[in-house]
Amino acid sequence: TRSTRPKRLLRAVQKNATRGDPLSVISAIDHFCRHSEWAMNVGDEKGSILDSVVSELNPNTSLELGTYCGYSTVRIARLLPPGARLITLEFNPDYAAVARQVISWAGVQDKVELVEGPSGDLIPQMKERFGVETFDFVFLDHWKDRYLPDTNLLEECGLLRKGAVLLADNVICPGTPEYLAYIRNSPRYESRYFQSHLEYTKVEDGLEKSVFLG
Ligand SMILES: O=C(NC/C=C/[C@H]1O[C@@H](n2cnc3c(NCCO)ncnc32)[C@H](O)[C@@H]1O)c1cc(-c2ccc(F)cc2)cc(O)c1O
Ligand SMILES: [Mg+2]
Repeated sequence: TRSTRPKRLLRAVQKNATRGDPLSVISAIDHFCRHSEWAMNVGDEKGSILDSVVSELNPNTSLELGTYCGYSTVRIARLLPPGARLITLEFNPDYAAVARQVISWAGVQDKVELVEGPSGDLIPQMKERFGVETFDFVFLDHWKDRYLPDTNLLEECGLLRKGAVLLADNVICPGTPEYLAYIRNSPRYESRYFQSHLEYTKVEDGLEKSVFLG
C-alpha cells in the first residue's frame, strides 16, 4: 500500500530506535524530522518544555488531543509514575495505527490508552465509558480551531480538577487566536506563555500553560 509520511516515520523508529527505550524512539523521530522529512510533532525544543511541565505536575490522569504519530504521547507517558495513565484521542485511523506501533516500540503502552474517534464525541464519554473522574493534565495539539470548543466541553463535563493544567501547542504558529483570547481573559485560568520555536525550525512558536482555578 502507498507509503505515507507517518509510515516512513514509523520505519525510521523501527530501524533506528531500541525496543523498550522511549528516549531512543524520541530521538529517532527528531532525527527523521530534521534530516529526512519535517512532521508536525511537538519536537525536541518545545518537547523539553512539555517534559518539565509534566515532571513538575506528576499527573495521575492525563488527556492528549491529537495523537498523530505518538511522539508527544511517548514524551508524556515515559515521565508518568506507576499507575498513572494517559488517554490520547486520534480520529484518523491510519495515524492511530502508526501511533500504536510507535507507542509499543517505546514500551509505554501500559500507561497509554489510545482511543480512535473525534474528541467532540469522546470527551462527554470520559466519565461513564473510561472511568475518568477529572483530568490533572491536558495536552492540546489537534486542529487549532478545536482547542477552544474542546476546552469548553471539558469544563461543561466537569472533567477539569481545580489546579488542572492545560498545555497548548502552536499558540503562535499556526496559531490559536480564539483559544488564547479566551484562556488569557478568563478569571477561571492563570496562564503563562513559554516562548520557543516551531518544531525543527527557527520560526517562533510557543506553548501556553494554563492552570484551571475551578
Ligand atoms: O495542524 C497541526 N496540528 C493538527 C494535528 C492534528 C492531529 O490530530 C488529529 N485530530 C485533529 N482533530 C481531532 C479531533 N477533534 C477535532 C475534530 O473533530 N479528535 C481527534 N483527533 C483529532 C488529526 O487526525 C492529526 O493526527 C500542526 C501544524 C503545524 C504546522 C506549522 C507550520 C506549518 F507551516 C505547517 C504546519 C505544527 C504543529 O505543531 C501542529 O500541531
Ligand atoms: Mg503541534
